[in-house]
Amino acid sequence: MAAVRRRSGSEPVEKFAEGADERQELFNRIAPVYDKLNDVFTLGMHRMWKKWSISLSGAKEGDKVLDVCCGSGDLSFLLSEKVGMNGKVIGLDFSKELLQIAATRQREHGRSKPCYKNVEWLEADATNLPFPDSYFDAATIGYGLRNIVDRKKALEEMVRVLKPGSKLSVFDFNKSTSKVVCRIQDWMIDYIVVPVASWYGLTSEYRYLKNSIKEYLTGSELEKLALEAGFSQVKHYEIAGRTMGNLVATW
Ligand SMILES: C/C(=C\Cc1cc(O)c2ccccc2c1O)CCC[C@H](C)CCC[C@H](C)CCCC(C)C
Ligand SMILES: C[S@@+](CC[C@H](N)C(=O)[O-])C[C@H]1O[C@@H](n2cnc3c(N)ncnc32)[C@H](O)[C@@H]1O
Repeated sequence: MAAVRRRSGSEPVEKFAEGADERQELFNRIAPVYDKLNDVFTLGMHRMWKKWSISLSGAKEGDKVLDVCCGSGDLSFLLSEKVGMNGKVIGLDFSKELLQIAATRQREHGRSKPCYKNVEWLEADATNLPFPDSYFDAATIGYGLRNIVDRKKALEEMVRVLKPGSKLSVFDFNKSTSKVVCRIQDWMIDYIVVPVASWYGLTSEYRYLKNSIKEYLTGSELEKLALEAGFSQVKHYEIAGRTMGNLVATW
């Protein structure tokens, strides 16, 4: 693997992890602490939010479903329980390190969660999905679309691989139009997230998070982009004090 370029943490955040390769390296670097820090920062609430997002996807027993940007597998495992032993889950991500953590979690929970055998991990890019047209009954993407450089291409790929009438559930931070909500997000990142991340030598990686939210799309902009990508019905919901949001797009 190419030598990982380390930043002193003093570069302007706007310039950090601009390209897909840099983001891939970023997620490979944060992989060892990603799950633990998410539980710490949200007091475990992110797991409840992800369950909500899965419920909005329409995934059901026996379905074949795709979790894009699956990372360490949180949504993939929730989908696994939803579709059951007769269903199939593909967890797709371009971070080898996070996929290895997902596979380890799958093995470790193999006995208590036999349905996890229905999950398959795939190292691939969300903007070039290696699947035929109209292949999946539902798809999810959690904290992923915001991190994809070519978001419209990724959404167009998700339209292509979904069966007509099926849904994509997009969970992420909410780029709120409320100054109060933006201040809550900024305060949490500046005074809790980044200082804690710095204990692990990941200051820049978690400082990137703040800029990625500022560069993200509002709920109405996400709805517009999904329609442009080919979805026929769209609806964006806000949760967690409007700090998080979920777009449901139907093909
Ligand atoms: C689970 C969280 C973040 C996932 C995550 C997503 C990314 O894109 C990253 C990119 C780079 C590095 C790390 C990540 C990453 O971890 C949530 C993190 C915590 C939030 C920043 C702050 C928590 C918000 C409050 C708990 C919301 C509650 C408000 C209250 C209910 C009014
Ligand atoms: C914040 S993590 C989210 C992981 C998981 N969905 C969750 O909810 O915890 C973002 C994930 O998106 C992946 N990612 C970003 N851009 C990608 C792309 N173009 N193709 C595939 N994966 C991508 C990263 O590797 C990372 O695993």
